[in-house]
Amino acid sequence: MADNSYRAGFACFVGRPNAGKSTLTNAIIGQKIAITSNKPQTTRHIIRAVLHRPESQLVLVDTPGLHRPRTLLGERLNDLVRATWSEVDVIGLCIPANEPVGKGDTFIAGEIAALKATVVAVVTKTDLVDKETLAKQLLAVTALGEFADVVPVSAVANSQLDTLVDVMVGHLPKSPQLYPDDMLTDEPEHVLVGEMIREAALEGVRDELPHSIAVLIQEIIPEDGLTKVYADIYIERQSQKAIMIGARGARLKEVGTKARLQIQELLGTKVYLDLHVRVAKDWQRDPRQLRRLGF
Ligand SMILES: Nc1nc2c(ncn2[C@@H]2O[C@H](COP(=O)(O)OP(=O)(O)OP(=O)(O)O)[C@@H](O)[C@H]2O)c(=O)[nH]1
Repeated sequence: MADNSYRAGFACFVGRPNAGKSTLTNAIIGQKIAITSNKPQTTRHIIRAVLHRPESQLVLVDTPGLHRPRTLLGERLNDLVRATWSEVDVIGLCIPANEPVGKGDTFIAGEIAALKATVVAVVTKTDLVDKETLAKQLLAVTALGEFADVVPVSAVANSQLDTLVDVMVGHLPKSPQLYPDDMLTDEPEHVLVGEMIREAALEGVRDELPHSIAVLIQEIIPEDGLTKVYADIYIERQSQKAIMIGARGARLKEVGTKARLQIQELLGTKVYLDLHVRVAKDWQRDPRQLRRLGF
């Protein structure tokens, strides 16, 4: 009977930076929840999304990429990634179709092989390669480890996403429903709003700046049809402030407009956004500052 076949559990996508994990998560959920960017290492918060189907519930957890830690923040991120990996039922190891399998992939495949989770290899960005290249990549990926399945997908072309979900659900344990039907994510609103501001603030800045940006939401005040959001953008050095704000505040204004539109979409109300840029000297190396900024 239906009750006996119900499956539910946790899954996450792992892979080297830029492998397409966040984009894939977004595409599967069909709504902008995890934050994507073409700069590596921008996913900082674990964000769960719950995918409801009549016979199953797949809880997706979004993790940052594992990387060589250079700062305290880097170390904390890696701990966070490993803690998540050890708690999930299914892991999707993402490897882009358009880049050769490399040391980074081998390292991650080795790390997850020891876990209890079932590992599914996901070859991402298949829209970027021809059939022959894809076939070769599927072989290379298969040789990388013991995978329960290997699934090629394209988040951008919306190809094979249902197949991937079916495969992942198939590896979930039999379990009663874990979350109520109407729940999409258990992430507090302010984290999602903060990430949207961070994403807007990252756009178009020099390569070394992304790591130096953090967003702290001071307050979210819902009023009749309007939500007031007060937030601070933190950077590490005084010299970065000018870049962030731009000539006569033009850049910050752009960031605010972009973020506001996104937040309006998320919250479904009009949004008033109050943004300030502040300097928290070397916050990535300071445990006290890291805690304050939510790491
Ligand atoms: N053409 C194409 N590009 C994609 C696809 N999926 C992701 N990308 C692009 O690849 C880049 C990285 O994607 P993300 O989803 O941010 O990658 P990530 O693995 O979450 O990256 P980190 O947060 O750095 O770990 C972005 O520029 C995406 O637009 C895809 O299916 N097709």
